[in-house]
Amino acid sequence: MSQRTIVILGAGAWGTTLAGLAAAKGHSVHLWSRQQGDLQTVLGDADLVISAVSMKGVSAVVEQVGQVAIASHTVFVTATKGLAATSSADTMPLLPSQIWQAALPSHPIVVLSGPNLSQEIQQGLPAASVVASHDRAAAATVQAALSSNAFRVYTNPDMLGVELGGTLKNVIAIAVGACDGLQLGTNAKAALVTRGLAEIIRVGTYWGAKPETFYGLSGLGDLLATCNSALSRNYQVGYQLAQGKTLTDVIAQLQGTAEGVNTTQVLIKLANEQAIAVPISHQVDRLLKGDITPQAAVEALMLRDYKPEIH
Ligand SMILES: NC(=O)C1=CN([C@@H]2O[C@H](COP(=O)(O)OP(=O)(O)OC[C@H]3O[C@@H](n4cnc5c(N)ncnc54)[C@H](OP(=O)(O)O)[C@@H]3O)[C@@H](O)[C@H]2O)C=CC1
Ligand SMILES: O=C(CO)COP(=O)(O)O
Repeated sequence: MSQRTIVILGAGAWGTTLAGLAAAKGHSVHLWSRQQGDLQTVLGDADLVISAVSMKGVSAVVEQVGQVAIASHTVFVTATKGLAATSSADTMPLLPSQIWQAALPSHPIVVLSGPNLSQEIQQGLPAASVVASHDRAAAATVQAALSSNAFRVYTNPDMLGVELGGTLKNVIAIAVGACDGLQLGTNAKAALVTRGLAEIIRVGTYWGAKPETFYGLSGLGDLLATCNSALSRNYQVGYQLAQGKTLTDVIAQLQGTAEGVNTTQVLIKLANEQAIAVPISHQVDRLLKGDITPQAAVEALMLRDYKPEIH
């Protein structure tokens, strides 16, 4: 594999980790953050640009990148797991890849998503991930560039499903964190993860994603990782709310971003507008808003109308 010039946008936990993976493969790596570095200088000769910016910074960074002269062959990769609300009820929320594609219509956009807790990868532990794009050649280029003996990268043509899996699981991870914080046991956790996956698939297929994608690494895989690890910031939000802390205090003390807090808001707006059943996400929303205690959220889920497991 030829060595590439790779620019990572965002020097947070994930950007720094991806920079390490890319550097270990011998690529020429530039890690850019808002605090330092001139975008024009770093982007000029980039083969790959990987954005690991959190959702709240995506539009601002995309706008800056859009003002810079970029080589025509540059492939953009988005690793953000978030949703941006839109103002109209007729429009779906925007995914990070859609924001990148709108600003850079002539460049291939690739989504990177999977069960990738950054601290484990930084320790050199093995992990797998998925790259997805409408441009299969671009996805294959990113796969080859990032794959190593510590990081196995698969391709998937379902870009929407791969991006949504990594995003929607954060809401369920908050619910599961609360379940563990309340010490509700393994049966309850298994029920939440399984019914959470059903909820993710319901939303994802409404959006147009393929259901089978959600059983892959970027769906079930990432759901299992985040719901089973105290390293997950989203899990931590739920866990600490269940310990009686306020959301403000939890976020203030959290190391890094918990995208699920914003994603829950955007998802609930969509679910209400489009009448998509997301009972777990609804309880997470009420919990985050302080409208319900974790114990009352559990009771509300247990006492719902009787349902068949599969429709
Ligand atoms: N950590 C992980 O294990 C993984 C995280 N992700 C996803 O990657 C994204 C980043 O996560 P992570 O690195 O952990 O988060 P951190 O909180 O560690 O870092 C946040 C990143 O977002 C950037 N950022 C924040 N606000 C703005 C803004 N207003 N304008 C521009 N840039 C901004 C920061 O940029 P700057 O460097 O300039 O300060 C920083 O790079 C999230 O969407 C997350 O879900 C995906 C896979 C794994
Ligand atoms: O997405 C992640 C792991 O794949 C990181 O999870 P958290 O954002 O909850 O820490």
